[in-house]
Amino acid sequence: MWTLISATPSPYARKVRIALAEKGIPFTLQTEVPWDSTTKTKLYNPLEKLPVLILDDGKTAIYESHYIMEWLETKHPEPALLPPSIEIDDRLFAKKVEVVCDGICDALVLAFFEKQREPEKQSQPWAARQMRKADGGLQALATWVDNAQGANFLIGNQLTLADIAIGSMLGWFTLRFPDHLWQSQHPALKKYWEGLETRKSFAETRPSPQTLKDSIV
Ligand SMILES: N[C@@H](CCC(=O)N[C@@H](CS(=O)(=O)O)C(=O)NCC(=O)O)C(=O)O
Repeated sequence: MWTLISATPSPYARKVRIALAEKGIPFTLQTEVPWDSTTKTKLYNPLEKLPVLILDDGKTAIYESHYIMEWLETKHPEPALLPPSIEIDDRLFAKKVEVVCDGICDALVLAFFEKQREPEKQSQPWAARQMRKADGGLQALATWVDNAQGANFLIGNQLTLADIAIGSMLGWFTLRFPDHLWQSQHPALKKYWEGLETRKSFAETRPSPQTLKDSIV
């Protein structure tokens, strides 16, 4: 059986967990804290990041969430998360949505760890720059969701990679930055996300905080 190295808050890993659930692929969930010295990520991923999908041989590792999602869609096309029935430009748009969602997460991870530094070592301009990217990304997503006019799914009125990426990012955003006002700033995006969270594969993969044992910045 496959193993997925994951972390309880990870938006990147949640994309993969949702995809595996939607495709009905059984797997063992190996939950780790990738920032702690105890993590096994470096045994499988030279970039020392999770998620990592480890195949049946216990050695072959697929890593980098957007690549894992592409690999899964290629190897296990049914049920499709980029259905061929959706025209190619919309399937490419779904990947662009994933780029924006991953980019928001990347910026917020940098902002989160900037805040872990001793106050005198924190760079406010750097943290502000990351939050500006997150806000810009959120605005793009909000515009796309507004254009979908209340649909349950962003593209083709069916679940796609785009919905999985947005839902995974917003779930983590809300966990890690609970005071951010995105839900009042973007009510349609909030309503769309709440709808996604009722889906079984989302409800079963809700993020939760983790405690970092080692100091890393
Ligand atoms: N681009 C990567 C980012 C993955 C990533 O940053 N994972 C974090 C954990 S989490 O933020 O998703 O919870 C990690 O392993 N960080 C460890 C490290 O960066 O050394 C992906 O999409 O898979």
